[in-house]
Amino acid sequence: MLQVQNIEKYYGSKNNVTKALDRVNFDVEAGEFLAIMGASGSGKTTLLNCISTIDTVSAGKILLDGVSIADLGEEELAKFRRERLGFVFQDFNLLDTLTVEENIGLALSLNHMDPKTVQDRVRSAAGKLGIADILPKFPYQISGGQKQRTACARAMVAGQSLLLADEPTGALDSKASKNLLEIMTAMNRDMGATILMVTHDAYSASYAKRVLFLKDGRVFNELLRGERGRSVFYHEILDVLAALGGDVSDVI
Ligand SMILES: Nc1ncnc2c1ncn2[C@@H]1O[C@H](COP(=O)(O)OP(=O)(O)OP(=O)(O)O)[C@@H](O)[C@H]1O
Repeated sequence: MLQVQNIEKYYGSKNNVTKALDRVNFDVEAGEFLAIMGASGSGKTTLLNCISTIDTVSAGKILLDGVSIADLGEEELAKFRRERLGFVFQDFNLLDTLTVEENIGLALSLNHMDPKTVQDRVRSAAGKLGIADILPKFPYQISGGQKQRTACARAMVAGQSLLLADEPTGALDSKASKNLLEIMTAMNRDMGATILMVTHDAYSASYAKRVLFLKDGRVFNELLRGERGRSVFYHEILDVLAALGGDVSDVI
């Protein structure tokens, strides 16, 4: 579904170049739940920005469903983002002036889908995530957990191919983090969502089926969970992080 082929990203100009990504290669299959980990400055956000088409690569290629992102024009890109990518970010980015229903259906409405179909799709996604009863409310009238579910419903309502999560638990306490990670696990397991999550948190990463570790812009290691339980996987992740070196406070 997603192919990241030998991408490089440089910032700055001639005398002051930062190599943020250095020949990064990996594929994401449909139905995967992949976490990308690394210490601060390892290139995680840069990688996510390149995949989400917010930034462009300096070299290499990114293909989503066989389409090379770099070949799309501005308008095509905006449409591509709305139709193929779902986003769950740290603060969930819900619009305060729209109801939960309007927030979830926003991308569909922007794509001029007919209102009845939008309504059906939104209700179906909300039903799956257990928030059907709060659709008329505004974000300031709902709980943190309901905001999480609203953001997740928005990320899948258009049948998006890939759900991108950027430090989704970064601003949450441990109970809310666990909740969100369980929702994401259910979306992956029961609803077939393909998820790519960037995190510096080993606990969050342990919910994924596979973890890629970035160091200085390169893929340093990869762990597959296989049939192992989450807590075993969590300890394996910690071991790789220890081998990666760096300040532990950066990565846990
Ligand atoms: N706009 C920019 N201009 C110049 N250098 C940048 C820019 N954005 C990122 N960098 C550099 O690229 C490298 C990778 O940064 P990136 O933000 O991708 O790391 P990260 O792993 O997401 O870190 P964090 O966990 O702290 O968010 C760093 O050395 C950073 O200083």
